[in-house]
Amino acid sequence: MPPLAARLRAPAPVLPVPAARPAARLRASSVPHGVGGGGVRRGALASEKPPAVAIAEKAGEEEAGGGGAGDDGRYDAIVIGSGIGGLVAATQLAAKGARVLVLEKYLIPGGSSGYYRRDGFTFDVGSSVMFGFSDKGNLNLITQALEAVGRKMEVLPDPSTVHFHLPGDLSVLVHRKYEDFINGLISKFPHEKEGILKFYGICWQIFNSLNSLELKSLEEPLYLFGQFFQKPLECLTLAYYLPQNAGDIARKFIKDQELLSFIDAECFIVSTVNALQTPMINASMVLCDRHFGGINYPVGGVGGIATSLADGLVDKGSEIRYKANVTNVILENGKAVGVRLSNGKEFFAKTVISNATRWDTFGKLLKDKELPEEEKNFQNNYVKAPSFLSIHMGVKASVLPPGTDCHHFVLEDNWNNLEKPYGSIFLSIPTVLDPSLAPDGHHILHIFTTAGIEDWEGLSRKEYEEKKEAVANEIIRRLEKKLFPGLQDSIVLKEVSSCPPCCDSIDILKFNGIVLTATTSNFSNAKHVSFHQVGSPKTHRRFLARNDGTYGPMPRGKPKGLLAMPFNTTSIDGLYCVGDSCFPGQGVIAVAFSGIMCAHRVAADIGLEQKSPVLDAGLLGLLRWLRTLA
Ligand SMILES: NC(=O)c1ccc[n+]([C@@H]2O[C@H](COP(=O)([O-])OP(=O)(O)OC[C@H]3O[C@@H](n4cnc5c(N)ncnc54)[C@H](O)[C@@H]3O)[C@@H](O)[C@H]2O)c1
Ligand SMILES: CC(C)=CCC/C(C)=C/C=C/C(C)=C/C=C/C(C)=C/C=C/C=C(C)/C=C/C=C(C)/C=C/C=C(\C)CCC=C(C)C
Repeated sequence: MPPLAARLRAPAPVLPVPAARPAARLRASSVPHGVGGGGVRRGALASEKPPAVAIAEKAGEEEAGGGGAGDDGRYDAIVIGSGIGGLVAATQLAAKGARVLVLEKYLIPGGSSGYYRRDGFTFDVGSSVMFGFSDKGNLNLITQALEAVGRKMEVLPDPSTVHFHLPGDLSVLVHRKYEDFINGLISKFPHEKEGILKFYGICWQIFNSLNSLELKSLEEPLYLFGQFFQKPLECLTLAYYLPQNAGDIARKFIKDQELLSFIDAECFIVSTVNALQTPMINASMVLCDRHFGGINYPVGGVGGIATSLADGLVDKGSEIRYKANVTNVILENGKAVGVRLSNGKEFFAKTVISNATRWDTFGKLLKDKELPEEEKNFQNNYVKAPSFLSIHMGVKASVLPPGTDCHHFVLEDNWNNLEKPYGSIFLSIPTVLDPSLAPDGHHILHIFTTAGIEDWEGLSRKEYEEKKEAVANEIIRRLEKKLFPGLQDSIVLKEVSSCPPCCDSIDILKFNGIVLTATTSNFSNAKHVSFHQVGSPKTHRRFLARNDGTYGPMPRGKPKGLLAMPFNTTSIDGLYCVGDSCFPGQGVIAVAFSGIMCAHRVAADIGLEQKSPVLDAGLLGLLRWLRTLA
């Protein structure tokens, strides 16, 4: 491995703008001064710190950073994809002494937790609501993952998690302090005081049980039995609630339909389904961690988490390569032994970990192999959740009233629209917490709403562009009506341009004083870059390499809690999955847990952790059987 100092750093991913579009840049003269900005020191991203990218082997080939394979030319593990799930698995393994190679299709790490910058704005690609990022307890998995590779990020405590704006003018602010939240909720539903306390009380019971455990692989019997021995009550509590859903438990104590709908909305924002379909353990995790550790935003933006993990991985002697599009998992006598890239290059390892979704892993990377029974079972139980339509904007700070909260969830008139495409609106304004993400006098608005890919297929370029524009305008209009009068008026100029011939979906929307998101338009060779103000499900499919742009798996019907959710091992020897199509599902902290579990199981299998083959066979068989009951 070359000495650290000698490694080249990739350019910071401020994506270049094609020369033909200078007008789209935000001109300094159009930026008012004096509002926002300046108060917080710039964090990992804003300080121009690039991700751990090094040596570009040859122009047009993947870029690499970090160490190398063992003497036999093999790595201990190859990780396909550098989403938070993949990076946590990789860094945990590297911290245990494994030689890991991460192969990422895109230019920077992070997947849906990535970022991009444009003219002084730093945009989070996905959610800005960060669980698991506190300095206490056992569930601060993001903090722990960074610590494992010697990284720590400065965070800004969010005084609230989300402000709900719901039908019937029901407005609920989820304060950081539990008492403030619960008293506020009780004041809206005084007749349900007892039920509210009981439901959220059970959430705490589950959360406290989770928080008392050392979290490692539930597929590793020595650890699991050890935890049962040390914390029998807590483990039994978790085992009891594992097959249950939040909506059923809420209904035991609560009768008020509007309150039950509120609990649906509480679950929907983290699971994209209602409470009856949301596993109780997952609901408890998020409904309590937001008060226990609180929601904390990393200074400089969410993208700093992935870049810090990638840097830490390289420091531990492992390697990450970008623009490395894995097209096949190589099998030898039924065992996964390596991967092949789109450029034909092959890499070999003792184990292969896929951070692509299970649909992509088994449908694309192993396309010649018949779908294993276990995966059929998964696909019978889970479908792809819809994708998102997302809008990133920079706005004049004066558009927001003073004291505006950071995160909002808007469902205007009708509870029945909760789960419908475009029915509800998610809004994050991370500059409320970290003004360094935007030029002085500006805020970032990241708006998103659920949208299915089917709605966006089969359109001509013109129809597609018009549809994106129309849908975005309508969402902005709804937000203007509900929250921010004048939002639409601040958009004084809008232009839509067509894209270079190599791109299939490129719009430039130019707003005067507002603005702009940028995305590479051809990320496999990164030749062209353009503005994308609106990301459709097709955009997410393309740039996040997620089947149909899905947000993650969601239960086909009413699940038995988490019982059917597969862990990390697969029916293919040597192949593991990590990320949101593994236990416990969607969410940055959830995929971080999946990464921790995966690394533990892989470490045991390659001899870096204790293992018992006899107990392994028993437990893995039992878990497989349990999944078939779901
Ligand atoms: N939309 C949001 O609001 C948002 C934002 C941030 C995070 N999240 C959460 O993050 C979760 C996803 O995290 P994750 O870790 O499972 O995955 P991810 O989708 O974030 O990352 C997967 C990574 O794998 C790469 N990849 C996929 N196929 C590849 C291939 N064949 N070759 C090389 N690279 C490949 C992708 O480019 C991507 O970087 C979601 O469930 C979601 O809850 C959501
Ligand atoms: C083995 C067996 C079978 C049994 C035994 C028993 C036991 C011991 C058990 C145990 C268990 C455990 C440990 C578990 C764990 C779990 C966990 C950790 C979980 C977690 C979860 C999490 C989650 C789900 C999360 C999620 C989140 C999310 C999704 C978020 C999102 C966000 C967003 C979207 C934002 C919103 C925004 C606005 C509103 C603006």
